[in-house]
Amino acid sequence: MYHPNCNFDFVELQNKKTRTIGKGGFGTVYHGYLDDTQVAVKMLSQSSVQGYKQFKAEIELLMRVHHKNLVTFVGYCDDCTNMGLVYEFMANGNLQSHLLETDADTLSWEGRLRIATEAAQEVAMTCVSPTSAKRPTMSQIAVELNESLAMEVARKMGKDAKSRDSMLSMNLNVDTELSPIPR
Ligand SMILES: Nc1ncnc2c1ncn2[C@@H]1O[C@H](COP(=O)(O)OP(=O)(O)OP(=O)(O)O)[C@@H](O)[C@H]1O
Repeated sequence: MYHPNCNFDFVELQNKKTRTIGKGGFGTVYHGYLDDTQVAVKMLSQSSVQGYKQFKAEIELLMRVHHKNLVTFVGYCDDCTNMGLVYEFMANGNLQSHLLETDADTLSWEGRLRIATEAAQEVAMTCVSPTSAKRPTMSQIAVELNESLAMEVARKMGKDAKSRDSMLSMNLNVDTELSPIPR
């Protein structure tokens, strides 16, 4: 059954086999399935560093902002008992573990260099800080991506501010109105 504040069947998600895949600012992150698609589910814990306000802010932002460097937001649940954010599952794990990995087969030096170069142009390096409080919130990431894109577009195109803005909204794909995520 769908709760008015859940845009997917949260109970069904929990009924399927889940396992813990990590822990972050919101709380524990679980692996799950939604219509046979693998997802990562971040459950908001009572002791969360990032509280309910940040939870709501992340939902509102990720429903509007889409970017190749932001993990795809699949859905959420906010029925007072279950508060969870659902994302596309990243099967290759997180960047920090790849960068720290000593096994040469995991990530080539060419790959590391490419990632480092791309990260230097954007906000990614701050996201791999080992301390949660030092990592940016999704809102801060969206602002930084916007600024990076502005600089990149300005550098490449040398256009006036108006055309930069229109290109940015295309690149970041920011909807002007909140829209529900299709089931
Ligand atoms: N979409 C995902 N796919 C696969 N694993 C994920 C996904 N999201 C999170 N994880 C795993 O869960 C861990 C914790 O993720 P989470 O996003 O809550 O923490 P974080 O990245 O440290 O962010 P925060 O700044 O909110 O603490 C990650 O390091 C990663 O191992």
